[in-house]
Amino acid sequence: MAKETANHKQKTALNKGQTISLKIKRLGINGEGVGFYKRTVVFVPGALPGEEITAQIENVYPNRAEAKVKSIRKKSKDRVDPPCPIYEQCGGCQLQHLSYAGQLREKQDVVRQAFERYTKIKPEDLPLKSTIGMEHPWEYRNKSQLQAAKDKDKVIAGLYGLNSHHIIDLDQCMVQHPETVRVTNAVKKILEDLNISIYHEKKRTGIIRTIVVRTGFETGETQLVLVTAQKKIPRKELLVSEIKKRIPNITSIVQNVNDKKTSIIFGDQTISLEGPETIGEQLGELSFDLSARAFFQLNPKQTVKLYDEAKKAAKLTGTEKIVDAYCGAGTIGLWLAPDAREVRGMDVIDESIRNAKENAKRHGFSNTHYETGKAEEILPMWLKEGWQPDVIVVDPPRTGCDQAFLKTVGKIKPKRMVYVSCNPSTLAKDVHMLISEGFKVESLTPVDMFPHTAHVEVVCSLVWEK
Ligand SMILES: C[S@@+](CC[C@H](N)C(=O)[O-])C[C@H]1O[C@@H](n2cnc3c(N)ncnc32)[C@H](O)[C@@H]1O
Repeated sequence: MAKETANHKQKTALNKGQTISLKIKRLGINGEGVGFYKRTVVFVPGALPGEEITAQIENVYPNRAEAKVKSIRKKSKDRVDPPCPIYEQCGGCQLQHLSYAGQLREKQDVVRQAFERYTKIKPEDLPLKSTIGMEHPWEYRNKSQLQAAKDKDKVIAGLYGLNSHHIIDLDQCMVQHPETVRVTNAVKKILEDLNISIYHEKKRTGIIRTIVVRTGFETGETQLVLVTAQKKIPRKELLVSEIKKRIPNITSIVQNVNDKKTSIIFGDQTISLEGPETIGEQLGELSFDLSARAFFQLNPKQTVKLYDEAKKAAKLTGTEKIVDAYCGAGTIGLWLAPDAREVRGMDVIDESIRNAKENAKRHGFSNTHYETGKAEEILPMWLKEGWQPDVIVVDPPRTGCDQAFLKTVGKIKPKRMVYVSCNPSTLAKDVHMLISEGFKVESLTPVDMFPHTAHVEVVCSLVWEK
């Protein structure tokens, strides 16, 4: 006990404001540099692996500390000047100071670390592939959603700055599709010229809350969503006609009403203002109609690569019955459906399941079946009904799969499992359990869906071996 207390004391020996020398060992899950001072782990945003820095401690917790870079004594050879002029203030990207090749390598390392930490797979046996990156890792996001605000008489729209409640006006963004930036800027100017009331978050007054713009990369169709704090927009007709006049190639203009005190962007009611309620987008052979609130991957170019990896991992022969668990609008399952006997998907969001059914119908698939509900409840139900899948594909939220779901998968003993994950830590924890059920990891492929941010997506291929 005394020893433990001594260790504990040693671990918290750092003090706020203290200046220390630190060697950065690796990149953390949020893109920060990670080093160790004595035995305390120190997280330093902006520092890179291999660097030797002088850091100033900003926060101390029982088992970790946070610090900022005071100076860099030894620079990483991968350090580059961030090309975006507002990179430091914005906070939307975390890795622009690291070369793109360095980002791909470090993202692979983040996956390696998670598997070293949570599984018993020997590092030399980990079948980890290189990260699949983009040729042109810029202008990849198909959607922007920016909070509107007033700065004196000027209408601004942007993200909340790092650790602040102050909106950083974004009139340019290097990772957004240029059309989303162009339309947002034009809308800001129209709102300003017409003196349309803008929502004030603290006072909870005003009308326009968020400007959302989504563009179809393949179709060129663009939708503008004005999220408002109330249904009535004074001079609405004038506003819509001015938007049509100044942004003539916009496909759809809709209003979404969100009168709640919340950081969630969309409310329940969507009203069409001009044009169709949806825009179209194409992924490979598949086309999709996207309504304002429909979930759709943000980087369509990399989505095709991600789904192709999932398809490769599934090793289909045309005879398999597949589960597409956590299916959203059914996109992964529909990617696999031409090569499968049957695809069954489930998701907790009823609207997504309706979209999945419509998408399957539009493409003429007669071998699909979708149900609304929890994966951990629907899968055992299908089993009880005597329906047994050969391949199980999962794409769960960041929290990973429910334990009961993984237990059911163990009972089914499917030939293969494909785990698509946006969180390497929960992936590794779940894979540890799947290995104990009887699976072996065949391959792990990171896919870079969000260049210049700390996010890593992984396709993990598992094969039943017991
Ligand atoms: C990462 S998204 C995957 C969406 C889809 N596969 C795609 O690629 O577009 C995770 C999905 O899991 C759903 N979800 C969350 N918890 C669930 C649960 N317990 N059972 C089934 N679906 C769930 C969410 O509604 C969301 O659509």
